[in-house]
Amino acid sequence: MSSHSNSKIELHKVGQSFVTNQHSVSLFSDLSFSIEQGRSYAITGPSGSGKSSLLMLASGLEQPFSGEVVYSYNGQIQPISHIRSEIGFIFQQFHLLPEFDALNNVALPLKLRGDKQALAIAKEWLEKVGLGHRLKHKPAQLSGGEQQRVAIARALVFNPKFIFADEPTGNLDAQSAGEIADLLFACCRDKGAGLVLVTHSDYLAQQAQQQLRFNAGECQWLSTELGSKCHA
Ligand SMILES: Nc1ncnc2c1ncn2[C@@H]1O[C@H](COP(=O)(O)OP(=O)(O)OP(=O)(O)O)[C@@H](O)[C@H]1O
Repeated sequence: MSSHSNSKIELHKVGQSFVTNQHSVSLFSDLSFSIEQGRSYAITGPSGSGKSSLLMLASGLEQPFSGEVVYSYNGQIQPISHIRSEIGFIFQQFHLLPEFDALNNVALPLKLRGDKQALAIAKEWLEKVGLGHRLKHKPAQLSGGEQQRVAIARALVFNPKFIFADEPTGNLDAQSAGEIADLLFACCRDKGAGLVLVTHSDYLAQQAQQQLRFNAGECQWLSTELGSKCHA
């Protein structure tokens, strides 16, 4: 049992549906599980099945259609918005600031916290993701895979309690993808972050302790003691 297991994000009977002018899309319903600090989770399944949507609501960035998402610490419940600053996000679109170079993009979360060592720590993280030679490049001067690695360094630089990553190795070659996967799982294992990955990569998904797979309109836990049911 993880020493962080008293710190978790809880999803209670969560469902997500979208109603547009023409028709409604129902992605999943009645999904209940906890994301504990220090544990890793992979969300897998076909394109369009709802993986990114689940990530957005589990991280509190979007509201579920039904049910609720809360943060629980030692049994005390708080709104998920209370831990927004403790969550590292890695999006499919990297959302880097175009006017800032790689170093300052990564340093920004630390500067916002008033960390005097921001630039030095950001440099270390850019070296960890293999970009020590690209510190002064702006996003437009970086390749897609390099931008992805800057976004990963920015998400990890402040030792977040939780990391939500949407296809974090999607733009990378096999070797870089392996190195980034090692970094993400090290944050979970060594620093106690809760890690939630959306991925099409079996290699990445199999490294997670638990896998929630969307499959032919249903979703199921593959390696789980959670026993959660979900209806799509
Ligand atoms: N805001 C929205 N309004 C209407 N429909 C939406 C909205 N967001 C997502 N959808 C629909 O929900 C479905 C699931 O989208 P989602 O991005 O969660 O899929 P995914 O499993 O992550 O796919 P991929 O692997 O291609 O990234 C899609 O068909 C999408 O069109």
